[in-house]
This record gives sequence, C-alpha cells and structure tokens, in this order.
Amino acid sequence: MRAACALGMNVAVIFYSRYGGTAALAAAVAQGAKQAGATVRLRRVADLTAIEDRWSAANERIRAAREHLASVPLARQDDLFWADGIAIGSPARYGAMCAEIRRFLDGSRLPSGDLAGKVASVFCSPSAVEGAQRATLQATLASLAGHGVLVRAPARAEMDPTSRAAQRDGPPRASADHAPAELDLAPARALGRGLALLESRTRG
Ligand SMILES: Cc1cc2nc3c(=O)[nH]c(=O)nc-3n(C[C@H](O)[C@H](O)[C@H](O)COP(=O)(O)O)c2cc1C
Repeated sequence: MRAACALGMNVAVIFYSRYGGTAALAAAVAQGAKQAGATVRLRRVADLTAIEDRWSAANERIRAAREHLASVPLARQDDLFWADGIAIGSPARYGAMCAEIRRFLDGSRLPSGDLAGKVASVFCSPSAVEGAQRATLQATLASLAGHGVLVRAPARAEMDPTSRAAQRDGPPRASADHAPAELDLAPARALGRGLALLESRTRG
C-alpha cells in the first residue's frame, strides 16, 4: 500500500501564546504536517499588551516564553493566501479565542469567501476548566468558516481535554505548568498530519 503523502501542499500554522503552551502545540502541529510531506510556515501573532501591563508574578514566565518565540516570524495575511491548509491555535480566554487571534483574523480584512477551498483546523491550550476548549475551538472555527474554508473538525481526542485526561493520572497539563504533555502533543501532531493529507485529497 502506498503511504499517504502531502508533497506540494502548503500548511500555515498560526498561533498566539503568552506562556508557551499553545506554542508547543503549534510546533507539534507543524511537525505533523511536515512529516506528511507538506511545506510548513509556523507563524506567531504578536502580543497586544506589554509585559509591564501584567501582574508581576507572571512576568518572568511571559518574558521567557517571548524570548523562546522571538525567532518565530510574525503571521501575515499573505500566509493565509499562501496556504492550502490552515491551522489556527489560541489559548482559551474566558471560553473564547484570545484577543490577539481575534485581531489577526479581523485585521486581515478578508472579503467573505476569500479562503474558499482551503482546509482549516484549530487547536487550543486551556487550563483544566472543562468546556472552555470546546467553546474556543468552535468560536475559532466559526470565524474561519465565514471565509469559506472547508473545516477539518478536530477529533474528540484533539478537542476535549477530558477524553485525554481519562488516559492519564491527573488533569490536562497544558495549563498547570504550561508544558503540554505527550498526550496533548501526539493529537496535535496528528492534527497537522491530518490537515496536510486531507488538503492533498481535496485537490485530487
Ligand atoms: C485572561 C485569561 C482568561 C483565561 N480564560 C480561560 C478559560 O476560560 N478557560 C480555560 O480553561 N483557561 C483559561 N485561561 C487559561 C489559559 O487558557 C491557559 O493558561 C493556556 O494554557 C495559556 O496558553 P499559553 O501558554 O499558550 O499562553 C485564561 C487565561 C487568561 C490569561
């Protein structure tokens, strides 16, 4: 049997991350798409606020994450047009996507339908507040669907932290220490691989 391959496919993985959790998931999504043979752009969305605006206890973690992510290029509207497959990642913020991703999508001023035919998927780094991840993913998907993309809905294991939590001792890790566990990274890689391969199939 011939192995599935997404050679010639472009995948853009676009994320915002304050503490590094979503960034780690984004890197795993990008890795999965690359393993499938796609050309990948890993891009971050810039912060809207300065570190000094935040309460001090969190500042060191934020600063470390920013240093770590400094070499990742900033996302541009062109990345959306370049891509055949698009993955958007956001931390959960009160059950919705973060303001940075909202602004990126709004600021790209895409006429409705401009991303028609592309395949899109979403991923999310929540804390252990069940339901927030699902709400965030659905809100992000709804925004992308408005631009005419085909939605590659996350599988249950990618979508629902409680289904993964059942497989290990303790709650999902993506928030407690901001370092996603392998049980979170493996579905993220599968999402990237699945996105790249699905896109190659829709092209025929
Ligand atoms: C303003 C704010 C609101 C948040 N709201 C939620 C929420 O509704 N549900 C949740 O599970 N986590 C929530 N969190 C926690 C973040 O989603 C969580 O820490 C996430 O892993 C951070 O991702 P990052 O490491 O990529 O920055 C919130 C965090 C902040 C700062």
